[in-house]
Amino acid sequence: MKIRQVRALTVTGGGADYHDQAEDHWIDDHVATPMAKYPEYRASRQAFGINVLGTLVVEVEAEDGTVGVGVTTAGEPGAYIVEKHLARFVEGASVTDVEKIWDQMFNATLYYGRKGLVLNAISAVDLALYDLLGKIRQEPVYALLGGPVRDELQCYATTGRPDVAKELGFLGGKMTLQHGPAEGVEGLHANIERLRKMREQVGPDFWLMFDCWMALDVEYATRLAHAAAEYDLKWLEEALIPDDYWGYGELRRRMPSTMLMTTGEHEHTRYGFRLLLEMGRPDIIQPDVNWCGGITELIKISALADAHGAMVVPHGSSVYSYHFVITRHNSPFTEFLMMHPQATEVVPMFSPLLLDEPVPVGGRLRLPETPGFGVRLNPEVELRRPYDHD
Ligand SMILES: C[C@H](O)[C@H](O)[C@@H](O)[C@@H](O)C(=O)O
Ligand SMILES: [Mg+2]
Repeated sequence: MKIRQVRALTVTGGGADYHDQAEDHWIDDHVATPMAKYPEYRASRQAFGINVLGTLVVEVEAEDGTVGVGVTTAGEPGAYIVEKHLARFVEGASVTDVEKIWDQMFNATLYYGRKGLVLNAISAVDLALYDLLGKIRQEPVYALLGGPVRDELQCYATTGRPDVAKELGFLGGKMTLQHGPAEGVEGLHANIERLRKMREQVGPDFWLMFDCWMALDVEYATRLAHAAAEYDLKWLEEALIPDDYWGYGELRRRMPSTMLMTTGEHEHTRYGFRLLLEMGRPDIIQPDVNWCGGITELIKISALADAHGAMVVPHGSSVYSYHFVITRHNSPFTEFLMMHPQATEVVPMFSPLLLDEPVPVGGRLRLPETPGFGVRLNPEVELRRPYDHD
């Protein structure tokens, strides 16, 4: 069966651009970032524009009217790339041409792509193709990927309230790091004090992690990691900017050997992850399937990580991650991003964009047998199609 049409649609206010939240959300509450050296951009990531892109929804429609859906963070510029450039490789192709379409999209955009926005757009198309193939074959995506290797997923929570995450049954709670190098030794002490208090609240054994969102340098991250070891920090995440593969290698050498070094949510393709795995030597890589190149590329990234002895625990991405994680031995648990503004309740990550999005209960998540990724676009969310193509 052939693909008849590709459509690129946009929307703001949550969804795949999950940082696009209203004020007073824990996810935007004084988070350390590489922009925090500028005081005016320190208190809020929205101040420097973390939510300017919005969500991109890609629909691919087969000749029989079946529609596959993929999403990413890319908004209007992503819609332009899909409609004006990528659509030509998809329309008229067979619904099973997933690998060939990926190769054409990647190679045709090399001269301005390779990473970032272009790979986000490619990811959304690839996810829509997997969703379509699953729907046409009447199989969930995890079945297309070789089938589950376990019955359910175990989740850790990314949250402003690890104490609540513990009560809700999650494996652990990953907190934002609030202060970076620009806030000096006082900020460093404040970070450790927050961890100390949280450890006191949750007791021993419950995992606690720091997500540094690219904000640190090797010196600061080393000091933080050694100080945090006293409170049994399980992992230090994304301490450095993604391009500092050398820095990650140095940090791994300097960090306590019992603490895991994790990173990769802003890395793209098997080529980026090759550099990261060989030079940075992270214990866990965290590709985001909505950004890294979709399922087609995640399969390759995951195999590479396996050969390097690294675990793959994808970043966010809800169902698009879950269908992959459940099929891999080297992905023993998964992330759940708490999108409730106070992180006190479990709500679907991409709400309100998708319907039927499964959520963890008691920290565990079962995937239904619904074909494709098992989610539907919410008809109440108004999508815009900013561009069209002939
Ligand atoms: C909570 C973090 O600062 C980010 O907002 C989140 O996207 C991320 O880095 C994560 O690992 O979930
Ligand atoms: Mg992170």
